[in-house]
Amino acid sequence: MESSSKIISSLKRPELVQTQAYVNGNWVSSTSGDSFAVNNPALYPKSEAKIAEVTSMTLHDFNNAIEAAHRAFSTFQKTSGRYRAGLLHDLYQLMMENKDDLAKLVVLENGKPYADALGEVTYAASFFQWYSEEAPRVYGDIIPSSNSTNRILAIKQPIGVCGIMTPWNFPLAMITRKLGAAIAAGCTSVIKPASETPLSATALGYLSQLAKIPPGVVNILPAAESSSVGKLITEHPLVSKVSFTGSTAVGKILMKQSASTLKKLSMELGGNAPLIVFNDADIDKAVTGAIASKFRSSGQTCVCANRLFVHEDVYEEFSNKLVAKLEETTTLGNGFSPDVTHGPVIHDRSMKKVRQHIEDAVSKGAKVLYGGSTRPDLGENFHELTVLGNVTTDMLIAQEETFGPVAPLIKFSTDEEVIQLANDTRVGLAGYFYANDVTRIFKVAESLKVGMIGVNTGAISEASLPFGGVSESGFGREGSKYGIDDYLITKSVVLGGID
Ligand SMILES: NC(=O)c1ccc[n+]([C@@H]2O[C@H](COP(=O)([O-])OP(=O)(O)OC[C@H]3O[C@@H](n4cnc5c(N)ncnc54)[C@H](O)[C@@H]3O)[C@@H](O)[C@H]2O)c1
Ligand SMILES: O=CCCC(=O)O
Repeated sequence: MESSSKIISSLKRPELVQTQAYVNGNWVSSTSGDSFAVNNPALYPKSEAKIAEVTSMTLHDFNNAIEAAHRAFSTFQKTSGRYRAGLLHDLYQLMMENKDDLAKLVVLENGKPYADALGEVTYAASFFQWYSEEAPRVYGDIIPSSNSTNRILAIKQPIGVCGIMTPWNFPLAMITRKLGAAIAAGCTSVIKPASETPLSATALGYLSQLAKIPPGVVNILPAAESSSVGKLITEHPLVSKVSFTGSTAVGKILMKQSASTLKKLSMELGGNAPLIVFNDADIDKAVTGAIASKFRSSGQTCVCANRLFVHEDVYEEFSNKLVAKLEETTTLGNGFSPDVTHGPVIHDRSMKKVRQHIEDAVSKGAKVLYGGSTRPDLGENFHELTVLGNVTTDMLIAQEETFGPVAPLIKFSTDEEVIQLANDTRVGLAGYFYANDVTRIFKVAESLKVGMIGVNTGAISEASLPFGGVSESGFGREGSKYGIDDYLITKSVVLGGID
């Protein structure tokens, strides 16, 4: 397999690889001179794994960026929606023109297969396209007053400087879903990407420069360390909104910190999605959907099915077909190999959790139906796609998000039982079920305590979907016509004396 540097040198537009931060329209290095290594998880810890050394911005640098974003806001907030639509449209086009290079960067940093990375580029770009269409359509209201001489206007205005913090599993899309809405609304942003995947983020900075986004509107600052940056952003008086995607544990810390300045918050946090196969389901479709949902990005998406509940009447058929299809259609390996369908997990912490969940389940009576082992022959971060049978709810894997390639199968008998089991978690992001009876479809969809449901599909994500969770999966919606609201405030204007 080619080294990371060889792949970088094969890019059609090498300028996409930026190892500095993008602040106020300039490429700058950390004032401390510090930097950190970005590694390809498929090759790690081999020396060929190193992709680049990226600048590690300090709190002082973040402070400067926030001040620049604040200055830029004073003019950007007054621009028209139509003008911002043009900027977003250009960004969309630039992403699509450079999709092959961007996909290579995503494979390098994240490890997902090239086809999936290309899919991510298109998905990420679609948020710029979507918000280019929303930007000119931010409507207010004229509200009848109870006083006949008054008129009430409700106008929508951009909230201000946004602090955006994102994870590594969708290094482009988790940024564009927020940034697209922020630009459409007329906000400016300071973005701290995950330290595992800063190059995809700085590539977006480069494209925003090409798109002539005014200086200070988009600021992208890689940093090796997250918690002090998170604290600075959440407590900074010039930041009006914080949007975070990541774990529930970190979301809670950021929310607490934000209390001191009462920021408007969007929290896209962890999930523990149930996928239910009822006895009237089309089993072949359920198998396809389960693989699409559970094993997307090797199980590392927040909307991945985490618990597969299968009705006892179809359990045997479903589990046999699932194993057969995985055997037939999946290949684990380096994301640049054309036949590879699934890549590594991101790092050793993820691997530890995967192993812990499998070992705990097996020690309590679960049976490995497929996979089950690490693949050191492929690399330190590779784990076989795995199916566990006879899983029960006392096992860790049924209680916590694995965020890795393990599908636990849990048998159930009645609709009431499975709804209770599916809802027995403190998080509620996505849920899926396969059924054909219309009454059941309505009842189950209305009973699951989640923000998003796939009925007879394992793939729900797209720009037009209101994306977000309930309970400890967070709040706020991204994408869709609702996503822009998170970046707007409603101001009421009462016109009096209209006699
Ligand atoms: N709901 C969603 O849309 C969504 C999307 C992707 C991932 N996730 C969730 O994220 C988790 C997996 O990602 P992870 O393990 O990298 O999550 P994580 O919360 O540990 O990290 C996410 C990001 O936050 C940063 N971070 C960590 N501690 C921080 C702090 N104190 N202040 C500020 N930033 C901090 C990290 O460096 C990273 O960039 C899973 O729980 C998954 O469900 C949710
Ligand atoms: O991992 C979280 C986001 C995944 C998606 O947008 O489908």
